Amino acid sequence: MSRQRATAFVPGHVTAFFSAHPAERPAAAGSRGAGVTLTDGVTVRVAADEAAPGTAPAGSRTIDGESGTVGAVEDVLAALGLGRDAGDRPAVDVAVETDLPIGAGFGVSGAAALGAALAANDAFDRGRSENELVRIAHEAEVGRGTGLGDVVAQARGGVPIRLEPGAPGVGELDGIPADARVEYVTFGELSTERVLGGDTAALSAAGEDALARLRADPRLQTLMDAARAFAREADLLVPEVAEAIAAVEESEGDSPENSDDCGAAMAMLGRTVFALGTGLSDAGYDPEVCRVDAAGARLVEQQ
Ligand SMILES: Nc1ncnc2c1ncn2[C@@H]1O[C@H](COP(=O)(O)OP(=O)(O)OP(=O)(O)O)[C@@H](O)[C@H]1O
Ligand SMILES: CC(C)(CO)[C@@H](O)C(=O)[O-]
Repeated sequence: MSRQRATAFVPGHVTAFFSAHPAERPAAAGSRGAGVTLTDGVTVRVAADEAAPGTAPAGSRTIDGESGTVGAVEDVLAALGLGRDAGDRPAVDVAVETDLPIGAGFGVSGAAALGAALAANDAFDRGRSENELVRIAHEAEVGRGTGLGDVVAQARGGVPIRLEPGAPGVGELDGIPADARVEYVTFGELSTERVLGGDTAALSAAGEDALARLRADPRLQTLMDAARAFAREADLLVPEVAEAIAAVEESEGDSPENSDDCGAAMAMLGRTVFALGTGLSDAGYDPEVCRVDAAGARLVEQQ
């Protein structure tokens, strides 16, 4: 029975380092790398549009209550036979809600795509499995050039390590078995499409080095050390983030008793700094605070 209404929550995902692996087939394209999924994330509500069939617009789209959409969400709906141009299908309303900034390295577009896939499948009884829905969202995200590895990481939750690029059945994931407090401060956007559309050779070499280091020692401290080295070597570090990383390093030197702190690093790809522990607040910043998400993307009760 189709209930015509469903809600999904998808954690934010901060990439610590990555290498880019384009491919002809979107399911095979993706990234290797590692990052942290967050209890701060994206809620996607999908419902049948109650307006009379044939009246425009066929289905509303909002982001935090304002009119707007994410390209990958439209491609997900089309892949599920719920696209705006499918005249005989129910028109679908999609509401994306998030406290995370868009375009600042939290994988909001991937989360919106995956949330739309999970919620639309449930609301309109599409009968797809989890792997199929993750693949559809991954293909949409890769196709739009707004991300490579966020969707598979967000589906898993925790601290994902992307060993092989691609959607389920192609890619391969592992993870660091750890929980942590996460702090972050955002200074602005960095265009994912522009970085991925440029020359990624140096960036990917740095990402492969970082991954080898983390595989040899899968601990949070190594994740953060490798992330700092990656941002420098890949030449992606922006001044505000470099300053914050240095400030956290300095304040950790002042209070070595906070031994759980792993310092700060840059969120790829955004003008965002994140820390595991209390590093940013100890350094005098006023960060947002959340934790590592334990569960990954999921359907949730309507509210
Ligand atoms: N207010 C907005 N600001 C930025 N992008 C927006 C906004 N509203 C909708 N979008 C769409 O959302 C998508 C943002 O994708 P982008 O990959 O830049 O961000 P992200 O997924 O949040 O971050 P990242 O990939 O850096 O982790 C784009 O498709 C863009 O067109
Ligand atoms: C390319 C990327 C850094 C954009 O957020 C992310 O999708 C990733 O790690 O593959």
